[in-house]
Amino acid sequence: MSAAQLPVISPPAVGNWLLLSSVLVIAVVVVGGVTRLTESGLSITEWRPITGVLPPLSRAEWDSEFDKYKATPEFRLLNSRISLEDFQSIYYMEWGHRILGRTVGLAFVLPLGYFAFRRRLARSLRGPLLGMAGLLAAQGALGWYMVRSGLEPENFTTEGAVPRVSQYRLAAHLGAALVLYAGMFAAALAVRADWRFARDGAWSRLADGRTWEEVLRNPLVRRFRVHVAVVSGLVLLTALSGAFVAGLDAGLMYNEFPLMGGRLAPPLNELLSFRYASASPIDGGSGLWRNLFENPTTVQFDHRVLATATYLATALLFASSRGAAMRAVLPPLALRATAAAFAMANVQVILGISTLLYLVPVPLAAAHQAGSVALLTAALHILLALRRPGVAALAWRKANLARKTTTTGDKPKINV
Ligand code: HEM
Repeated sequence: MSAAQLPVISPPAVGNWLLLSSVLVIAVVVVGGVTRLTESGLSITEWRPITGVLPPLSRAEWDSEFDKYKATPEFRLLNSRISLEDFQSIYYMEWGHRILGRTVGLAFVLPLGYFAFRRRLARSLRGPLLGMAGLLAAQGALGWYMVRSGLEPENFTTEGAVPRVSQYRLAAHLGAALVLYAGMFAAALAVRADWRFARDGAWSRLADGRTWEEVLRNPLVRRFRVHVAVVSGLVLLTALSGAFVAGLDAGLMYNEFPLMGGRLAPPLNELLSFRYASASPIDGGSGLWRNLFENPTTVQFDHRVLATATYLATALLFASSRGAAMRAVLPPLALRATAAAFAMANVQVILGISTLLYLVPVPLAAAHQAGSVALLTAALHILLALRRPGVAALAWRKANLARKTTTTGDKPKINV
């Protein structure tokens, strides 16, 4: 088969672009976390996707922005003594988050157009990449939808109301960022692995003569892969439940571990205390299920339970990978990635507990949030170490083997 008839295989440049994009998403997530933790997120009261690129440049513009802020519930209920200088510092924090968001958008979409134009995108990538571009655009709108919930005065009319955004919208915003990150990271690793495989048959650092088919057909490996998928899902779920803890400031209560109020679990009437109360003003529902998302005690308890389940599932995964039978069948890359995931689970739990015990200091809470991304990365890395090569990579490898000599230097020729 001539090279022109072979399916398009994406070159490493595509993998590098995706990896860079995923790193930028982590940067926005971390800056977004610090924005929330420093209570800066409600300082910009409008969403202007184009003109918002510039911060206020003159004293008159700053005064005008400050006046708009003075009309918000946050100013009235919490920050009525804030000076213009302090307002400027929270404004710049939120502005930086929004600018970084736009940077990720451009850094993703412009190369996407270029690679599509140059026909460098493997068929299997096209749909997911379009989806990611859509999610990026939606993420900006979702961010504003979230901020709006913290600006509307009617949400904060009850006695003792705390001006903050809807925890549902915060969780959706963080969840979308994590899904976007996971997609970019997984696609980057897949592109790079496919290229290596097409070039010289290298797969998950396997060096003992077995093929990827032999490894992936093994029932032990199949079961292990299901286990990794469960761990990845649990990490995501725990992270989402963490967003509810953060959104409700539920980390500022029960600052002890492993007990809550001197017991392993708070009493049932506390966990289910929202049975009769009326719906909360922002996105509030009614019924027992509300406790899961709106009752700070229950939300913190859920996060503990999910975190414990995630930790145990990762520990079990690690233990099973150390058994002689597993060590014999798993590729070296998967073994190393599993050890890294377990190490990260330990770090993440320590960070979570410290965040709680020290009453959510900004550096610890930000590190805990970033840790959830690191743990997700480690889990995805195991899954990718057990991924079958893509269709294009298989076709290129087959053609390369048939022709014996289809490499130019150390690269397969692409689309020539
Ligand atoms: C697998 C383990 C864990 C994962 C993946 C995880 C993930 C997360 C995430 C993503 C957040 C949201 C951060 C934000 O939006 O700013 C969060 C918040 C939080 N987590 Fe965890 N967590 C884990 C374990 C724990 C543990 C064991 C504790 C302690 C009991 C804990 C305590 C907290 C607290 C107090 C917050 C709120 C911090 C804030 O207000 O910013 N976490 N967690």
